[in-house]
Amino acid sequence: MNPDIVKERQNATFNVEKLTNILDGSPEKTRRRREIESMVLNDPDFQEQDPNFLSRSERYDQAVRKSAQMILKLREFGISDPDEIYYYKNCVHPDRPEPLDLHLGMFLPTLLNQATPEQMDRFFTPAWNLQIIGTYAQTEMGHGWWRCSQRASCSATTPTVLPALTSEDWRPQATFDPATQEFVLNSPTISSIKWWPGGLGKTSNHAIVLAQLHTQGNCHGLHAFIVPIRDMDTHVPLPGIVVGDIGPKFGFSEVDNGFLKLENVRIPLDNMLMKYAKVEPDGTYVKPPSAKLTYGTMVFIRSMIVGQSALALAKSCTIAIRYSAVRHQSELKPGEPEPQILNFQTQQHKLFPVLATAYAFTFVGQYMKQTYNRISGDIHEGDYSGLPELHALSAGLKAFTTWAANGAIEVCRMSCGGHGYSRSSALPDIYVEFTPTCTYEGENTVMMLQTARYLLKSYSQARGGQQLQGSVSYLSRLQPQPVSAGVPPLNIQDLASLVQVYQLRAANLVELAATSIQQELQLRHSQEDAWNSSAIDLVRASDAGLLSVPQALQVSAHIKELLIQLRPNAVALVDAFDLNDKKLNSVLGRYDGNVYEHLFEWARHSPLNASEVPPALTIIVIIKHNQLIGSFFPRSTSLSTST
Ligand SMILES: CCCCCCCC/C=C\CCCCCCCCCCC/C=C/C(=O)SCCNC(=O)CCNC(=O)[C@H](O)C(C)(C)COP(=O)(O)OP(=O)(O)OC[C@H]1O[C@@H](n2cnc3c(N)ncnc32)[C@H](O)[C@@H]1OP(=O)(O)O
Ligand SMILES: Cc1cc2nc3c(=O)[nH]c(=O)nc-3n(C[C@H](O)[C@H](O)[C@H](O)COP(=O)(O)OP(=O)(O)OC[C@H]3O[C@@H](n4cnc5c(N)ncnc54)[C@H](O)[C@@H]3O)c2cc1C
Repeated sequence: MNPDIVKERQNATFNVEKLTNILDGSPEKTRRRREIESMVLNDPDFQEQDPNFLSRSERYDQAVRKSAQMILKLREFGISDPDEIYYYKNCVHPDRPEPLDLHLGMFLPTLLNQATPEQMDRFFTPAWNLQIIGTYAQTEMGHGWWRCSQRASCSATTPTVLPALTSEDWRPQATFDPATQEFVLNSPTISSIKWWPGGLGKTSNHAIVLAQLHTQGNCHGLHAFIVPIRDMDTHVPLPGIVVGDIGPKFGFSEVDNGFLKLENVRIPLDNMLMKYAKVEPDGTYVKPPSAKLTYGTMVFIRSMIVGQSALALAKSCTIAIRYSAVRHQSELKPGEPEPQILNFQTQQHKLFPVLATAYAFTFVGQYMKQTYNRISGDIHEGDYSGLPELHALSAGLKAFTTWAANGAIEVCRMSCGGHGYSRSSALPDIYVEFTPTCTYEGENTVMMLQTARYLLKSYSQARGGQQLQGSVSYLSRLQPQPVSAGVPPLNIQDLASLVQVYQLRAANLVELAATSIQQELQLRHSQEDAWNSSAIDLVRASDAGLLSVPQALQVSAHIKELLIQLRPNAVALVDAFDLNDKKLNSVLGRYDGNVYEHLFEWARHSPLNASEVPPALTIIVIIKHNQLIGSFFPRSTSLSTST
């Protein structure tokens, strides 16, 4: 054990285990989590080669092998609780998305939420047993999101064929053929090819495909269809299915994100997910109680991503803070030993806010999950009243927490200096695997605009005298104040006072956006144009804060005090996240703090070190021998064979 890190733990002023229990929810939950982790981390079937030294194809193969083992073991140990599956999976594939994520995270949940009992028997049971492997295909090459309701080409009352449609109007279509009781699916343009779905490229044999439903000559917008894409015995693509991998990406190396072109693919009537919307055998369309129920799985994953932001931050600051406790640099005072870099105020100012945010997001993630479970329970009972708030909250928190975490991971990486740039630190991997959360499941700006839409509606209800409930109740209680009204009193030591100032600021920003829309409406006479011209106000928190200059200075001084208070407990606070070394997989973030010897050991495994003179370098040796430096290069090939 590194002596610095031992001293850090001795100096801590609280019981780390108790805090871990609070983070987990209870001592029993901590015990069970550790039990699940040790099942995986001590299981030789999950031994792996360091993916940093593998090619993409090797990484994919290794991940598929581990995922298949995972499914067998989940079955063997009878683990079926979604939280427990999630823990298990995160230990099998720490920090790395894997080929079955879409099957577990979106295919199964979409069936649970949108399939009829008959469809559950036909699809969920085999999918649970991994005979069916599924993915979720919404995004297309040309469009990441849908707005059918306002388009001439697709409304409940408009005929399908309209003149003067551009190619962008053509999206994947599912047209009902009553003669055969089948839907015919087509991707009519290049831009309508499904693009990005995880596990689609090579792994899946089924896809939930989101396509425009056409029946009896009318288009009814986006609906979900279960489409078999590969033969269940041979895994070869079925007729009419053009499918493959989209190629290397920034990260997600283990995942076969794929493309899918549908060419007159026929599926039976009862392959449309019909828990809510229905098509009768004669082609009659039965509307769902809410068209937005089709988007339910996205709300589920958005809610889950809030907790993932917390986990990514917890990992990043554990690595950076432990490393900062064992790394020494410079001299604070001439002649004195080099201090731990964690003693530099600037280092604390980089890392302690990340640590605080990791804690805050952990609790926000738990709140989001509880809210999701409560409201989706109501929805299952037929009460849809909570859906708008759930949508607004999950979209806004997904965007806010992922943006914040994305930036903070990079702060942690840079705070580790050069070693943060090495893949051995794990920080580059955490970043590349996390950063697409800002894009997928709804691009963050688009999600912020969805939340703003809900806030503006709530604002106008509050101005109309309604008493609002839930997360927007502050809009009923607070009267937005113009900046000229002066600054509100603030006690920065008092949480209630801080919350009040935040609420007032939020109310002011909503009012600002509403005013902008009103002004733009007078200029542009179109609601949509006015909305777009106010989008910056809608999305971005204004630079005008609510604090006076003396208050801002007070905050700054208080932050410095807090840094000093936190310093003795910094390592203990990251220890409380209880991230097992194997799960963290970071040379810099090791629990024992023995960084340098393991950094050296790790580097020696680099494939470039497999031989003292790599084969490619023999050409240099040959060139030197023949004293050909500066001569015509292509001839070197024939020279090399002659030597
Ligand atoms: C035994 C149990 C077994 C279960 C197994 C579970 C086990 C789980 C365990 C382990 C899990 C394993 C790990 C999982 C890891 C998962 C990793 C996931 C990787 C993720 C990969 C990525 C996937 C994807 O990206 S999928 C594609 C996602 N795409 C999007 O998100 C597109 C975003 N676009 C949209 O949402 C929409 O197009 C839009 C909202 C932007 C616009 O839609 P539109 O209809 O045009 O809306 P608009 O006119 O603006 O608004 C109309 C009204 O509708 C309201 N509204 C919009 N959306 C929603 C919604 N989602 N819900 C409710 N209401 C909505 C909107 O506010 C408007 O309301 P208003 O009243 O009219 O104002
Ligand atoms: C790693 C990864 C995995 C994925 N997995 C899946 C999957 O399994 N299944 C699946 O279906 N999809 C998947 N996706 C696709 C993902 O859901 C989309 O990329 C995402 O929804 C964003 O859509 P887009 O790419 O079309 O971005 P665009 O919408 O084209 O965004 C580009 C820019 O335009 C801006 N913009 C767009 N619309 C508006 C607007 N209305 N107002 C203001 N600004 C706007 C955005 O803010 C952004 O800056 C995945 C993507 C990635 C990166």
